[in-house]
Amino acid sequence: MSGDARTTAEGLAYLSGFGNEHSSEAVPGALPEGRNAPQRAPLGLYAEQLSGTAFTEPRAHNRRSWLYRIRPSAAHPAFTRTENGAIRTGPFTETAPDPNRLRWNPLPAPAPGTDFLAGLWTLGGNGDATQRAGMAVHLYHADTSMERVFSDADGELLIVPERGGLLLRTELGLLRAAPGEVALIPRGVRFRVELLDGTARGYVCENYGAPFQLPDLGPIGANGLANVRDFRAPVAAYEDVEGPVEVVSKFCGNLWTARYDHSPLDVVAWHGNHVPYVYDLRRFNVMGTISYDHPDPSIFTVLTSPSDTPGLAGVDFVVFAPRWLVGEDTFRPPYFHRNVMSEYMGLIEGAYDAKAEGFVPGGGSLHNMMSAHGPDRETFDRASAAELRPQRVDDGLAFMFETRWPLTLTPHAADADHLQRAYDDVWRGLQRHFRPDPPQERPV
Ligand SMILES: O=C(O)Cc1cc(O)ccc1O
Ligand SMILES: [Fe+2]
Repeated sequence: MSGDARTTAEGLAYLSGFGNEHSSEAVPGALPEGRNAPQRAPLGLYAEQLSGTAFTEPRAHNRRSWLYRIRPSAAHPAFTRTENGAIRTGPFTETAPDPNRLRWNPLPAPAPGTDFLAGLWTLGGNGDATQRAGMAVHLYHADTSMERVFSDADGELLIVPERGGLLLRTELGLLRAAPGEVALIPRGVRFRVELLDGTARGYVCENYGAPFQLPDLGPIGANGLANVRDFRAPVAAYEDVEGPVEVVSKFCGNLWTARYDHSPLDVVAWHGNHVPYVYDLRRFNVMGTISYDHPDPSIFTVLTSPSDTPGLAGVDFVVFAPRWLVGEDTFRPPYFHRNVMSEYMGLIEGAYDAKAEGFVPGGGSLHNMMSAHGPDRETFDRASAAELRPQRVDDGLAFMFETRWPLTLTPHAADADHLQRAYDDVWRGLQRHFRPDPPQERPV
């Protein structure tokens, strides 16, 4: 399918589709025909399989890729422990899970020389990476391109840039992700993050559980939400570099480093479905009411990591993309609610329709299981009085990582200077409007 590659306006070629079998070769003839592991792979390459699911998982969920590379991944020296920086991993046990509504301002500027990996700052998470269940929420703020190469054995990484474009040099090729786009790096795939705009800031969902997949569409039909063909996978591109390269691996919560004598981004051809993607959130085909009531935000699910219980996600990635609101006799912003699921929300640009102020790009909020939240007072007052004309909501791009388990904070997130300590006040002053009409008779 390398013939399917499209070259986009930004000059990178991509393959189209999510979860399908892609294939690509950077040098003609590098990809074996008709088998995965010929006695001698073409062009003197080594054949290597990288699996993202157990060999025996159902075909519909099975993920693996075959890589044809200059050296096998096995050719490396021992890894030794290195500093974890501000990265933490489930199980999260250092703070008591907090039932309060919490909100943060953006991360402060990084120290000069901070690359994407050093700039990762874990807010919290749930589950246990060694059990391949749960997730972590990280933020990043970096001002320097990575020279080292990173891979995460603990989970896949959904990167949500908020400021600054990223060039992701992965084992399977190059992806560009600007604010408004998201990148998905599968478990174990090595990559390097280069900054296209000097500095970069954003969010990362590290998913320890089943790989993200597109949600079923049920009665919606065969199309809609995130359309399959809008996911872009890279075409093969390799580094033929002999010389020292630092490779960092995250394994069961710790970072380990090794000094390779070559670049491990040396894959000349590949095929499979365990591949990275980039997706433009503005392509999301938003569904909503054309009659009344505010639909539950599950209608905005881009990707879901299913659990063993149907319908109960380890984590859903949800986007609040530009859309029209037309609901009749309807309170149109998000309703007041208490959810069994836990919600971390971030803002990529603009504003979010449930919050008049204080929820800012690069910041985030956490509404853990059963915490009571919804529109702030100003939004409630405004939306209750608004004239219900068709209204376009296009002044912001927000997202949510919604997960089945409450998130426990890291100590540095719980104590952060940029934690908004007066967040509860946004719901202060919600007036009582109860006017029994006609006034209730007092029983005599
Ligand atoms: O703002 C939130 O809390 C997220 C959210 C959005 C929505 O449209 C309905 C419910 C919900 O939790
Ligand atoms: Fe919510």
